[in-house]
Amino acid sequence: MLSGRGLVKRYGSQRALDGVDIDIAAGEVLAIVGPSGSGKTSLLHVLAGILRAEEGEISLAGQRIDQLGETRRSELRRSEFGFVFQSGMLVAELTARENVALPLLLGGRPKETAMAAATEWLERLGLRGKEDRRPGELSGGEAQRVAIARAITHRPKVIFADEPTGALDTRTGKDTVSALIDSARVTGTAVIIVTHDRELAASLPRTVSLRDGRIEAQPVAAR
Ligand SMILES: Nc1ncnc2c1ncn2[C@@H]1O[C@H](COP(=O)(O)OP(=O)(O)OP(=O)(O)O)[C@@H](O)[C@H]1O
Repeated sequence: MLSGRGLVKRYGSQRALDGVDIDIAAGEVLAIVGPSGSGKTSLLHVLAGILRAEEGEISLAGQRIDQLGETRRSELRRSEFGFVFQSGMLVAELTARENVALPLLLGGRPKETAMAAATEWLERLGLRGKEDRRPGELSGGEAQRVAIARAITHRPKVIFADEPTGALDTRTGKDTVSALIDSARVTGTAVIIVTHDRELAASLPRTVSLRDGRIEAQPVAAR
């Protein structure tokens, strides 16, 4: 469903990605692991169209997306992708509900529909009663669940998660990843999780290991 072929990303003379081939099936959940500087974030950003690769092709559902202009790529990110980052990246001035509704509102949905969908997802993620709190009034784990709700309300094809548990304790991190995977199952969304956490990676159905911008082993059956 999402595939990259021969991806090369350079920063000056540094090759952050050195010819990566990767295929992600619809609804698949996978971890991207590797040492610091191995190219994990670069791969995530290239696949998501945040960064442009110098070489290679990316297709989504059979359509090339690597050659789109910036406007089309940003539309694509908004409609087909969702993002969860280490620190949530919620809008501090907005309530949890408004944060979750934001991608729908940006996508042109009427306010009432967007707010109703946001309320529903917040409830599914165990945040009933906290809809009107601002991010500063939530725990780290709660804020990450708001970020998950925000990433999924528009039913994207893929969620990209970069160290989503990095700022959380082990228990909360596990619960957060479970919440993310359970949510994605509801919508049939694929999830790509970049993580340093080997235990977390081992708990996922598939792991892709990067080293020096190349894929080491793929796929590795973990269960
Ligand atoms: N904006 C940039 N400018 C120059 N070099 C960069 C930039 N971003 C990344 N790099 C380099 O590209 C390589 C891959 O970086 P990347 O962030 O993709 O690795 P990573 O595996 O995600 O690392 P970490 O686990 O430390 O976050 C590294 O050598 C890094 O120094």
